[in-house]
Amino acid sequence: MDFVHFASTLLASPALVGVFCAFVFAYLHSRAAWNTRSRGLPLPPGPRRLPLVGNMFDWPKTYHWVAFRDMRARYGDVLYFDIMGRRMMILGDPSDILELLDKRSANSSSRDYSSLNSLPHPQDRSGIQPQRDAVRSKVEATQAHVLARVLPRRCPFLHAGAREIGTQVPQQAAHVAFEPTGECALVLFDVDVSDEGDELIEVVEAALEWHGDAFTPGKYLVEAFGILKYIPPWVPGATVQKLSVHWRSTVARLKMEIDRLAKTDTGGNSAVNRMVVRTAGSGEKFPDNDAEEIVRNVAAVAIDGGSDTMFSTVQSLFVAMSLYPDVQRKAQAELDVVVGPNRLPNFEDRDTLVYINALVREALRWQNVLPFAIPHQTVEDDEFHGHFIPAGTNIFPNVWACMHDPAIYPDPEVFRPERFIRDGKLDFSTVPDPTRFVFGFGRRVCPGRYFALNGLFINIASALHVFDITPPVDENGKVIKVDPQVSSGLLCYPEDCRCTIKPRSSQAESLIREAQSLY
Ligand code: HEM
Repeated sequence: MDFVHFASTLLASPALVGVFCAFVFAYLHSRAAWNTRSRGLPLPPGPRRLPLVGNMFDWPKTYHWVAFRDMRARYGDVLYFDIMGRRMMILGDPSDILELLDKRSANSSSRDYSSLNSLPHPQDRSGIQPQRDAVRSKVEATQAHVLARVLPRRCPFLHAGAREIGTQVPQQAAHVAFEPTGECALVLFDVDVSDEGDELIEVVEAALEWHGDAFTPGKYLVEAFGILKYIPPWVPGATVQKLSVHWRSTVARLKMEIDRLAKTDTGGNSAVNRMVVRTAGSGEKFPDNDAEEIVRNVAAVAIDGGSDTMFSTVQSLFVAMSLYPDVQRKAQAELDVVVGPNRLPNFEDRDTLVYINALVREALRWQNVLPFAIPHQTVEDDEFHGHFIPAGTNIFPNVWACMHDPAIYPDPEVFRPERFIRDGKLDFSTVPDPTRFVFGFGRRVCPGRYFALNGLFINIASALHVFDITPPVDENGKVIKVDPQVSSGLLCYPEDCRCTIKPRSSQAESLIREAQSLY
């Protein structure tokens, strides 16, 4: 059918003319509305978009942070993708990240509330809730305050190490193996979940899996066509609906587990009270009627956000120690002088242990647990470097690219705590403190960051004080070469954290055994 024939057929039917005009009007109206909103500014640069699916085929499948870093050479520091209507902006430059996510935090602190995220009722999960009131609620503020003050009383690595090593002191531990969620519960509640089965461990793992899926754009069609979420799970091919049943029960079970844990009564002195008393640091009961709610929130936040992040970092540190023996020797030399052979390190040693503090920073920089933090979402239209940023754009700060930029951190792949030390002191005047980036930004900054820094300090200092960490060996005693590679995903873990762990001396062995009875 040629155009003249098509036009005469169309004009012959008033209904078709009406539909056609409606389409043209809707198109022109949306173009005009877009031009008014964007004030004629272009979107940031990025690969060319296809109709409907947009950049679905351009989105990297794995190790996104490396792929996006490499794309900077072609498109510049700010990249834009549209995946089936989900808008994504990737920032690779530290000052851009701080400008948009810190300074403009009022507009950039929401979370993606796509059809996928809404499936398991995320209103129960603070980490991915969209932006609420400008000021965080009382409970949330208290939660951050409590987490900032709580010092981990236990040292899970020592505890796990002592459990394994204390009994028969094996020559070699195959890898750094223990259960992060369980250890986290032990630190916070004094409840040994391994005594009660691993319900909590299982639900936390399932919840983390869902986090990974929810932030992988383009994985499920439901993101583009929200209406698909109403398809019943029994329809063949309705994968995401089946998964959503599982996610929903996971979220409900996690809540129940945390409630149970927070209410566990251990010998007349309930875990709730002990935690409140301990975190308030006063020996008095929390004077607030909301105490139980606060503790439950802190518990949920800590178990959900804290277990894997901290332990992935410590595992990376073990890998680094086996690969960089000189660094380990320097750390141990400092511990020998400051702490001495007759006791374990404590928080009073913290200011004096400069090298250990630098080592914690370097562990956080070297391998990033959350290479993109957790993506933020904008609430209102914005303009950035002459580009239009529509409301609802998901911002991915490429934290990994910043932490591995050779112009900022020379030889970024090398584990070198000295980069943060000058004249015997921690010094961030020439290289930025990684904690400014790895814990996220603006109103979404990690509420557990002080807890995490305390926990990392005491675990790393204690482990290095009593253990020698060397590369793993095979059954013939030949050294196995470990590649310091991390997994790909929202949360990253070292892929191979095998190493050989031995007590440093007979005195160290006694300290390990003492720690076992202490913790
Ligand atoms: C090495 C340790 C840790 C690292 C690297 C880390 C990093 C992060 C990052 C990058 C974010 C996202 C921030 C953003 O969106 O801008 C985050 C959020 C969060 N973190 Fe951590 N974190 C760690 C430990 C912890 C601990 C120990 C807890 C709790 C005890 C915790 C609780 C949370 C929570 C609840 C959120 C969500 C905050 C929100 O969306 O409002 N994290 N963390």
